[in-house]
Amino acid sequence: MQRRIVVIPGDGIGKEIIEATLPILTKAAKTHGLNLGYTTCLAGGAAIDAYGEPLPQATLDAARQADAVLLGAVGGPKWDSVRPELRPEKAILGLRKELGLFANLRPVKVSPIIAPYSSLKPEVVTGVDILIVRELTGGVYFGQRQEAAEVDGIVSAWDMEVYSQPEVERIVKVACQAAQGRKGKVTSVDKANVLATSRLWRKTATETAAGFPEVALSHMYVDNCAMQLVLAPKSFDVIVTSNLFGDILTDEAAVLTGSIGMLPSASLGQGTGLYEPIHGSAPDIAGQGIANPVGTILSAAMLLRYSLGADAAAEAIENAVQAVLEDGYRNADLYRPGMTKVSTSEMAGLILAKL
Ligand SMILES: NC(=O)C1=CN([C@@H]2O[C@H](COP(=O)(O)OP(=O)(O)OC[C@H]3O[C@@H](n4cnc5c(N)ncnc54)[C@H](O)[C@@H]3O)[C@@H](O)[C@H]2O)C=CC1
Ligand SMILES: CC(C)CC(=O)C(=O)O
Ligand SMILES: [Mg+2]
Repeated sequence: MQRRIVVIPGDGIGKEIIEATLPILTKAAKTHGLNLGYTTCLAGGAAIDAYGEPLPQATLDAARQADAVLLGAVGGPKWDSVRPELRPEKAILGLRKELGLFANLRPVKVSPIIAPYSSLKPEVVTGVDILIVRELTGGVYFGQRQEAAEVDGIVSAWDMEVYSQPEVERIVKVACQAAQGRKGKVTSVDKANVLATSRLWRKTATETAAGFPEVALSHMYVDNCAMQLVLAPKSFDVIVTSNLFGDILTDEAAVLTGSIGMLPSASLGQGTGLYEPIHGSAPDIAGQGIANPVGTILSAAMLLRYSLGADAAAEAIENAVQAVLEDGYRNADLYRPGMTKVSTSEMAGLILAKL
């Protein structure tokens, strides 16, 4: 039986990193007895250019019917001046909401091989293994908003943060379940000293985690978490947090690995899962063949694990990535003298050869 994968390259480096990843996904799947069929769809700026809208119905329909979606990234300065409701980023928010992808898993692992590339000391980052569980379909990204408007001579704008108890409960459950297969520690991150949504979050997290007696739940304010992530990253196991805080903290956590190009993600809900690197479309390096494809390649591994149940194929990709890094090959973002600098496609070719 063929498994259908919808592929959305998107904008900027999206096309390069997806092109680099597909042969690896195909080979890993095939070696483990899976036959994948790809349907390429437009979303983001590319869809605005072609159809005048960031998330065409055809893309959404294809995604709904697929076994999984693999996405590059969307957005870029070319579309910065379009109306807010037509921005490329609306495509990604729309896909997450429409597919019900409320749980965004962002693993952050630092092996001794990549530890020297972090801006932090190797002893601080070596062995870091954090799973950041970000709520993905609620909070301020999906609340009502008012664009800048003048009232009584003063221009203001606002964005509303809303969380319901069931929304918090289900994401904290995901975090607790994940912690059961790990070190059993969940840190719930909020701003409960200021925000009403965070006070509901904290109370609900405490009640939900009580159903997981083997999991140790602690709470941390987001400002302190931002600091602890760079001071003592090894003190974390699973972090669970809101959409906005999770977005910001995962970019910060990427620094532990040396580059945001290294981090993958899985967005899960009841239906089709969506897999994408955590970074954006990197317009500053697009078209140069220098983007790091590892975050996308590891996202493909997560696709195999979570949507296709092919754990061995996922591990094969993860081991191949590790082996190529051990051989001293680096993209420009992680390059240091003494290593071998390779392009996006060369890195992918090396990983493919290791499979
Ligand atoms: N999921 C998505 O599609 C996302 C889209 N965006 C969009 O992407 C566009 C650019 O946003 P930025 O804030 O610049 O964030 P970005 O993540 O695209 O880039 C931030 C920095 O990281 C570097 N970088 C990112 N990915 C890299 C890779 N694979 N290899 C090497 N270096 C890499 C970039 O060159 C840049 O210096 C915006 O339009 C933004 O809205 C941003 C985040 C997520
Ligand atoms: C582009 C945004 C909608 C999302 C984002 O930055 C992210 O998911 O990491
Ligand atoms: Mg982000």
